[in-house]
Amino acid sequence: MTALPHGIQIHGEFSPEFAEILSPDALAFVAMLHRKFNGRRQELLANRQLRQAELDAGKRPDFLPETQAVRDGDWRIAPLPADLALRRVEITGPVEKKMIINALNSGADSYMTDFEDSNTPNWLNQIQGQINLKQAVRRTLSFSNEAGKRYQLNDKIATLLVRPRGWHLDEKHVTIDGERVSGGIFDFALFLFHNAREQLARGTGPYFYLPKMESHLEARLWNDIFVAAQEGLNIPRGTIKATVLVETILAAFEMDEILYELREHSAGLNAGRWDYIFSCIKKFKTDRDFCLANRAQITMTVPFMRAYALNLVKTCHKRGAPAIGGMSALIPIKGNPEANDKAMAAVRADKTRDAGDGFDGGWVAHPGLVQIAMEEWVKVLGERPNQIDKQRPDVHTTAADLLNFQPEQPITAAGLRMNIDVGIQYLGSWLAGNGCVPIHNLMEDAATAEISRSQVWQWIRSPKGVLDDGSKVTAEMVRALIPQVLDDIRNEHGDATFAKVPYTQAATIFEQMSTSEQFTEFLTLPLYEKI
Ligand SMILES: CC(=O)SCCNC(=O)CCNC(=O)[C@H](O)C(C)(C)COP(=O)(O)OP(=O)(O)OC[C@H]1O[C@@H](n2cnc3c(N)ncnc32)[C@H](O)[C@@H]1OP(=O)(O)O
Ligand SMILES: O=CC(=O)O
Ligand SMILES: [Mg+2]
Repeated sequence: MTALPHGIQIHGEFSPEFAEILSPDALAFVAMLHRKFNGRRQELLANRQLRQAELDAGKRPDFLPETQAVRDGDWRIAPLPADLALRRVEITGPVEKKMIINALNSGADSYMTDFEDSNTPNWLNQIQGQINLKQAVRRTLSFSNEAGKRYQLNDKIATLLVRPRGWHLDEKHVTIDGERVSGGIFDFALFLFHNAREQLARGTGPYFYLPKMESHLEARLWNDIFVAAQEGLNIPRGTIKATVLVETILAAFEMDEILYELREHSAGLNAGRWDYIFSCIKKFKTDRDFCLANRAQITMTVPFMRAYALNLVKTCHKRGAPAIGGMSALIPIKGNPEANDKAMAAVRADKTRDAGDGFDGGWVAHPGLVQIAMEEWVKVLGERPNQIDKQRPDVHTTAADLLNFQPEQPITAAGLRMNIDVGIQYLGSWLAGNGCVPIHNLMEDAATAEISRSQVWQWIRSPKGVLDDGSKVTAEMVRALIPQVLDDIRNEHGDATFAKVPYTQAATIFEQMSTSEQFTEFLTLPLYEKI
């Protein structure tokens, strides 16, 4: 085995194939970024706790007085490369071989490949994902399934964007000077190291999506990492482009500031609706006045979600930046044409609304949705690549609009049971290595599952956590439902699958997470220690 650079240790499989990704030079590059920036990451994570303590004490977020000049200033992000000007439909999905090929061939303009919400970050998935992407960039990625069906890339493929993990996650299989490396720095640095030059030679570039940030200072950290990484690889400053997911309530108060921090490297903002809802629950979970209705009622048209989406379009377009819409969780339904038609009509309505509001494109979860979404953007854009020139002077979003958390009702027994069911099924699947699954005909990933499990925690504690039949949601009620839900899951999937997927372990973790006094910051944090 080749000697590792000083201070670096690998605590996972290190096959010859893996060693190509984890080469001494690539690891030295990761280590350079880690040593320079991990201290700041830790400070920013500590800052999240301080802000949470302020919210717990009753403080409400507002637009920051100290950045008023940024909001009032007349500035725009740097010009976009041509292949980021056209993003009508973006498909997303985990970094798995077949999915990557299907997504790149799907007819979508762009494809966000995902080390984050839709991916279990086990060592195999992370490193095999990097191998797959390296081959995809070089157009050599191919695959044959068990039936002999061959998968390979078409001549025309979607523009690739990569989503590394968020600031809260570590990569425990690599330590540097005895410290776990940041998952986000690890994913970003390995991808950039192996692919940036090749992408530039092929007329595209290293493009990223940045998840779950809570402040413009977190965006500043990414920007500083980009500058150091470009210097380290001797590629021009501004080559990297990144779209930030506005998917926390605190980031919604700092959208201008986030674009400003990243203005040399920005490719706009995305309305990451699922984590956004989760963030609202997490940030206000102890507020006795806060309590959201059943998950299914929290749609993009409820007041606080509408305010967030419209303000995102307005902010982006003022700064010459693309505004990308989020994802409907509906996916094609097999074997039930009527239900499928309904689901497809709802996806279409979601895209019609976003395109009409001014979004320049939107996400889809499945190749079967690309055409529907594309039709809705083409109706609005015609031959134009985007509608960044569409300003929204009519939108005036206040802090009160962003914090207008309605509806509070209904909360029902079926809604509670569904949250428990989704929570257990998703945790089981995640532990088994699959971070994105269809559950009851909806796409479920880490963000959607976070809503389910945090609602259960909050309904138990909130005085408003009362079912429409008048009964208070309690820990005992949840504990009593869990074995019933496990039975439902066994009946739905059959004994063989039930024996293979760790649903029982998931149920124990779910019970612990939803009934313990302490709120688990992210469900992936304790789960990661178990894989
Ligand atoms: C909140 C957020 O962060 S949203 C972003 C993260 N979430 C995502 O990216 C969702 C990704 N989507 C998925 O993983 C999948 O669509 C699932 C798990 C929801 C459903 O997948 P499946 O059960 O395999 O769906 P289905 O059987 O209908 O798939 C049909 C074909 O489409 C492919 N496919 C489905 N979704 C995708 C996708 N997102 N990208 C590429 N290919 C896909 C399947 O691999 C399958 O290919 P095949 O016919 O060659 O075998
Ligand atoms: O990442 C997207 C989201 O909705 O969460
Ligand atoms: Mg998300």
